[in-house]
Order: sequence, then C-alpha cells, then structure tokens
Amino acid sequence: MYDFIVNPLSRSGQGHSIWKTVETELKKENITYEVHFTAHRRHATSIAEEITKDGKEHTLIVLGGDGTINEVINGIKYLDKCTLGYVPTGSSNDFSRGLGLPCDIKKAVTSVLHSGHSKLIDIGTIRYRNKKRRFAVSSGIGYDAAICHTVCISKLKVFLNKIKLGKLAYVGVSLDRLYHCRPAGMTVRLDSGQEFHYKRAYFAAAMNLPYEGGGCKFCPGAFCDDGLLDLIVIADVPKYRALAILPVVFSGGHTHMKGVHIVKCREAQIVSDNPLPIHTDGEPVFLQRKLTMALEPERLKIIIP
Ligand SMILES: Nc1ncnc2c1ncn2[C@@H]1O[C@H](COP(=O)(O)OP(=O)(O)OP(=O)(O)O)[C@@H](O)[C@H]1O
Repeated sequence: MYDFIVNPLSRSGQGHSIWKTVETELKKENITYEVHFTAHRRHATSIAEEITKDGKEHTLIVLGGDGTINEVINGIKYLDKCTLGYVPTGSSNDFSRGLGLPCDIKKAVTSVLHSGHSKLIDIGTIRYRNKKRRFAVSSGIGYDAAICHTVCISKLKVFLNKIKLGKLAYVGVSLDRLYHCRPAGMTVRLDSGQEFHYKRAYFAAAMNLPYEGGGCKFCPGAFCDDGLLDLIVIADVPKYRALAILPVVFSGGHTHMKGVHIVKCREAQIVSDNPLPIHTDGEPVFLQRKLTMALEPERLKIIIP
C-alpha cells in the first residue's frame, strides 16, 4: 500500500495534472494506494505525521518539490519505519539531482513502483531555541537563506514559473541579495573541538547532498550516507570576490577559491553577531542568531532506481 502526498500547486500548478497521469498508471497496474493533497503550507507535515504516528511501516511517495520533501520528512514520526519514494515535480529538484533519482516523471514512477532498490540516507537537523527542524538536502544561515526568503514571497517567481523561467528569479534575487547583504561576524564550533571565527561571513550551509539552490554544487564531496555533514562557509572576501564565486558553484569548481571554507563534521554550532535568515531545504525558517546543525540518529530508506 502506497500513500501518495501530492502538492497540486508544485511546478506552477502542474502538480495536479501530473498526478492525474500517475494515477492512470496506478489504476492500470491495479496498485493499492491512497492520495493526500496538500491544501496549504506545512500541510504535508501534518499529513505525514498522521499516517506514520501508528508506529507501523509505511511507504510514502512524495509528488512535489524539495519544499514538499522537507515538509514530509519533518512529519515522519519514526524515520526507521518509513520508506520514501519521490516523483519530482518541483522547480529546484536538488534532492533528486543529489541522489541521482530520475527527473523524468514516467521513469520516476516506474522506479518508485518497480525498482526494488533502496538506500538509507542521513537526515539533517537544525536546533534553535527549543525548536528542531529536519532537512534532507541542506540548511543554511545568511545569504543563501535570504535568497529563499525573498524568492518565497516574490510575485516575480510565480510569474516566471508560469513561463518556465523560474530559475531566472533565483538569478535576479541572488544578485539583489548579494548587493544588499551585510556580512556578519560568525563563529563555528565543530564536534571535533575545532573553532573558526569569521569577521565577515556571507553564509554558512550544512550540506547532506552536493546541490542546493537549483543546481549550485556547493559541496561536491557531500554524501548522504557517510554519517557526516559538509559545512561550507563563504567569508572574509570583498563582495566582488563573493560575486566571482557565484557562477563557479554550478560546476563545483569553487572549492579552492579564496573565501570558500569547507569542512566535514557530525555537528556544528553556529553563532552569528546578528540574527540572520535560516532555511531548511529552501524553506524559510525565520531569523536566528544561534543554531546547531547535526544528523538524526536514524536514517531514512529512499527508493532508488
Ligand atoms: N495547496 C497549497 N497551497 C499553497 N502552498 C502550498 C500548497 N501545497 C504546498 N504548498 C507549499 O508550496 C511550497 C513549495 O512547494 P514544492 O517544493 O512542492 O514546489 P516548488 O516550489 O515547485 O519546488 P521547489 O521547492 O523544488 O522549488 C512549499 O512551501 C509548500 O508548503
């Protein structure tokens, strides 16, 4: 039995028609399923929570973008009792890109229903004040999260998504946010005891997979099954140098550039001088000054081709 969690508004409203195609396939193959449509933000979390609260084994199939994946993993009660399949209908697709899952809908559906292969992946966490959120791809504080916050409320993204140029919104907002960004003093403490101080940090991001922001290969060496997070900090370079790093991140060739600092860790405590925006998998999480990034003790089983 499969539980499909569908964001009908993903990919600028195409989610619903894509679901109809998937449903035809399920009926053709006599597959037992239930479908749950998201009706508002964070609804996917309560749907996943309701399904998994009985402590039994469940197979959840997400049809949506990275944002819906994030909401679903935040609702799963017992990670080790769940199997997650994914049909990507988002605009960023960093989860499927990082895991090498099929982006083509037909192939993704075939893989989810018939591959018979799975992989256990780490799930990241951020803790701030008394709260906790999980992430599958990455979580960042500072400039990268400011882009997510702005894109999330931008009417331009809705319009550009409609004409299939959603990525342009990210380019425009990235340049605008960099122009307005005031780098902050930041301290990073790792579980290894290492401590780093930055005078002017643009952002710090903990990566469970190599890509965020729709294909930016921030941490080419991030593996979701190594029990480690890759932490990237861009700091202590003037803005023109930070700007020069941006186009290079798409190839992953930035790792040795001045101002780029990457380390592996199990846990990182980040304290910034000012409250800064935070994101988990591109979903905005208000402003914070202190947070701890780590991994859940349990892993999550993902269906792979
Ligand atoms: N019915 C709904 N109405 C309004 N917002 C919704 C609804 N269902 C889901 N959402 C919100 O839509 C946001 C984005 O969804 P999702 O990630 O699935 O698609 P996307 O934006 O196309 O893709 P990506 O995150 O990969 O860019 C999420 O924050 C989610 O909370």
